Amino acid sequence: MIKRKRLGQHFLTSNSIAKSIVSEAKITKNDIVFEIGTGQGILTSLLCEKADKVISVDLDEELIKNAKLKFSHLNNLVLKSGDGLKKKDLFTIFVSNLPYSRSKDAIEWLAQTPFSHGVIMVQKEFADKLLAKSSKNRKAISIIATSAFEITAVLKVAKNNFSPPPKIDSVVLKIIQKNNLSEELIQTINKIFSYRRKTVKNILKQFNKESDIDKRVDDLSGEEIISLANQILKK
Ligand SMILES: C[S@@+](CC[C@H](N)C(=O)[O-])C[C@H]1O[C@@H](n2cnc3c(N)ncnc32)[C@H](O)[C@@H]1O
Repeated sequence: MIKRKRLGQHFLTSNSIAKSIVSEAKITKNDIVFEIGTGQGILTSLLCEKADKVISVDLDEELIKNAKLKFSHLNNLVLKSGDGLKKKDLFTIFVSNLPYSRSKDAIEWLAQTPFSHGVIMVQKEFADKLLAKSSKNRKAISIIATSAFEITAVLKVAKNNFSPPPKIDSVVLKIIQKNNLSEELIQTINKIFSYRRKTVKNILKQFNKESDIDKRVDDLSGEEIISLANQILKK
């Protein structure tokens, strides 16, 4: 039970929602799909029907062992155990019902990884953060996500569609990659948000740089935050 909780093992039980997720991913026979969190494989076999190849990873070795038996007939499926966020496979489409505790890490990893587009399921609160309109509700991850991806919410999924049910409802998001971000840029955006109440002038002072801008982080647009981060990184 502890392992289940830590690994975010809430398995989707609705075949119709699984089909909608896979259909939203617009997979062709030219695509390599990367899935994080095989779980009991509700998405995996559907992905194999559409893609040239599917690479599906789960941190839980037992689930991978079971999936290898269940899907031994699928010759375009590669199952791997381990941390999906540490894998270096090339892919065109990303599909995942993300383990909730790793959602932020997954967005940061995806922002650094070149691919075409993806469909991800996240907790509603996290989706709200990514899509935040007001600067008060914005977090570093909102800036990272919106500068790397065009994001649209495609489906709300109630918690009773999972076993065991999580505490919170989920949202399926479509993400289309616009830009790749460097690890340094991502770290700097996170750092800027740790100085959220300071003015640009005082933030830049922390990095031995000068400015006379008195605006605070909440007064800056997403583009201005990215350019502040680039200014900090400039040698
Ligand atoms: C929310 S469940 C989704 C499972 C399945 N795709 C579904 O829709 O029912 C998340 C899955 O991710 C796995 N997981 C957690 N952390 C992981 C990581 N870092 N890398 C790969 N898989 C991970 C868990 O073991 C779990 O099976």
